[in-house]
Amino acid sequence: MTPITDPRDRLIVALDLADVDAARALVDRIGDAATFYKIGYQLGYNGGLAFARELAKRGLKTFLDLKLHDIGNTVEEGVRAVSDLGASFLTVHAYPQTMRAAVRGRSGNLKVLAVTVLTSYDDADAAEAGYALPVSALVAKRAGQARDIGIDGIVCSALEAGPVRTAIGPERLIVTPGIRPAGAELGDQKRVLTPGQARAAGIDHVVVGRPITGAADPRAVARAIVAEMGEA
Ligand SMILES: O=c1ccn([C@@H]2O[C@H](COP(=O)(O)O)[C@@H](O)[C@H]2O)c(=O)[nH]1
Repeated sequence: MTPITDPRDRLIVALDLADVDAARALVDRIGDAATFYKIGYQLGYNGGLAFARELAKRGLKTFLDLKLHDIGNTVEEGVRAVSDLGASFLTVHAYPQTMRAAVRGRSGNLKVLAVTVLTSYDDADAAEAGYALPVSALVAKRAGQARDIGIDGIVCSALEAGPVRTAIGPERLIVTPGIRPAGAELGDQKRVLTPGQARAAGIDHVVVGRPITGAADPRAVARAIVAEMGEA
């Protein structure tokens, strides 16, 4: 794993916005307070993949949160197709067949992250979806499978960072959404920690969307989150 030397790289800002114009305006407003941006479904389906290339050309890091999950051939070719966009991270769901296919399709500097259990899920949501295991056990099981398959990092809640680190070792990445500055609205997130708590738990990167995108001063919120996580 490349060590993080710039503390700003720990924060990944989720660009969950309607279109590229809105995303570009937010990135410009945040300026040098953030270095890493995530593009998910909302922007990805509306010009976001080309925008990822634009951000990479500007020297910014990008995370394509596409959460791929399909038959192996489709996942493998899908990962191959996005490998040249200049992104740092791409997500797939943490199903063994899917993860093996993603590893086959991965190339260049792109790191594939496996989404274990969405941070909007608690044990009742997992049971409703048909899983017999509680969330913590499901996350640990999927993290171990991801390690064995050769995935580069794990997406989970910071609440699970300790057991996940034990499962995957020091080299692979832990990337955590479900992050809220103290007092911020949780929205639909259920497994939540603050940026400082997440950092203390041993994560590599936090993902933060609405607390920044919905702020009157997104640059100030981004700066405060980076400061709360401390030195690189
Ligand atoms: O388990 C997961 C996986 C991905 N996400 C994504 O992260 C951001 C979080 O946004 P907030 O506005 O800070 O809640 C969003 O893009 C999700 O798609 C996640 O939340 N949980």
